[in-house]
Amino acid sequence: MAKKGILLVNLGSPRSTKVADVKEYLDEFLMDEKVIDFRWFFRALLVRGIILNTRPKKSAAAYQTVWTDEGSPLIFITERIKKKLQKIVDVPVEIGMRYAEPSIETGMRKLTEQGVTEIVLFPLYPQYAMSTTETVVEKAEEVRKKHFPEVKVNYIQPFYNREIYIDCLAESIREKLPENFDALQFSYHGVPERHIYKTDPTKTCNLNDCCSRESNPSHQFCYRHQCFKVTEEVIKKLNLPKEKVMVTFQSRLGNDKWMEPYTDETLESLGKKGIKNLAIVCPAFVSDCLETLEEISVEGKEQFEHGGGENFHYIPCLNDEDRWIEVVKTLCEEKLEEFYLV
Ligand SMILES: C=CC1=C(C)c2cc3[nH]c(cc4nc(cc5[nH]c(cc1n2)c(C)c5CCC(=O)O)C(CCC(=O)O)=C4C)c(C)c3C=C
Ligand SMILES: [Fe+2]
Ligand SMILES: [Fe+2]
Repeated sequence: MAKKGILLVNLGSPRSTKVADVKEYLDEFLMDEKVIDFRWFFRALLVRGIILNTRPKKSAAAYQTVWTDEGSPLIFITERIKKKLQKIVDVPVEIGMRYAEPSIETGMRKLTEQGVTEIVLFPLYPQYAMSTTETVVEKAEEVRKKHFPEVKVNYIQPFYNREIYIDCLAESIREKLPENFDALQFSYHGVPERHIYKTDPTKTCNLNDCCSRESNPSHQFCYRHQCFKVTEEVIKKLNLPKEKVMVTFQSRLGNDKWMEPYTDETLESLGKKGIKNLAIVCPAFVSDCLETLEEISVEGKEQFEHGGGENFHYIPCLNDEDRWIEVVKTLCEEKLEEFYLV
């Protein structure tokens, strides 16, 4: 009888905040062709010849501001999700990171050491992107074929449009929204526009109105559409007027054109438009991390205040909230069931 298990996969963090460790992590991350999608030579030229000369020092300083006694928030929060999930499911649960440790290989090994032969792998990203879901699946398949060829892996799909997830996110936001806010900003991690065109199998998305249209075959792989969809469904649940809501994209890197509008520029501009009390949420991340705790909560707050804003209220990610753990359980159990059907 096959034994089943769950592998929760997140992005990963450097092993410490030392510049050398951050450099090693950024090298693995940015040399991934799904993240910087240039041919090897040009990617190496950009990453190793330019970015890694300056970025690690800056990133290490940023990581130092969010690091705790438990280490990287992204890792220890993923650990907490695992521990809580393990209490309510009757199959082994492990974690694996796309970059650095504990790796996907480490997670799969831990599961196989417990006799697991069928793994439900959960990329912890609500929306599909080449630089997230796709690279996780590709890496996991590479690891499986090389080290665990006898193991079957069933992948959980992006869940941006699942009602259980939308309900959960909406409830979480509702609880944390301050009483008086002039606007609620949804800030999603950005991607270069080129990534969206590249992964559109229909070649119809023009990164414009088609992303917000109700039905279009390109939506399955359109990160931009999926961000809009989450926002739209959540504000419906919260009964918020559209005029009070904004969608922006954060964390751009390099000189490419990334999806707009940019979070930082928007934050700088809000005060002048009379938005003095701002609530902001980051639904591309299920766990708080450098990009939310530093880029938004610290830098973003400064940008908002610099532009004349007064009260900046960051709404944390779902992290290890019980209602979110229930959603993780349901999504995993659906995929576990599929093993019985084949
Ligand atoms: C070309 C570069 C990048 C793309 C494309 C990209 C997409 C992308 N990333 C996340 C989630 C996270 N990114 C995080 C950090 C981070 N991201 C990039 C670059 C790209 N991301 C860099 C260089 C870094 C490192 C930090 C820095 O120097 O700014 C993190 C946080 C990790 C942590 O340890 O806390 C997350 C999470 C998504 C969801 C995404 C595409 C949708
Ligand atoms: Fe990123
Ligand atoms: Fe689109």
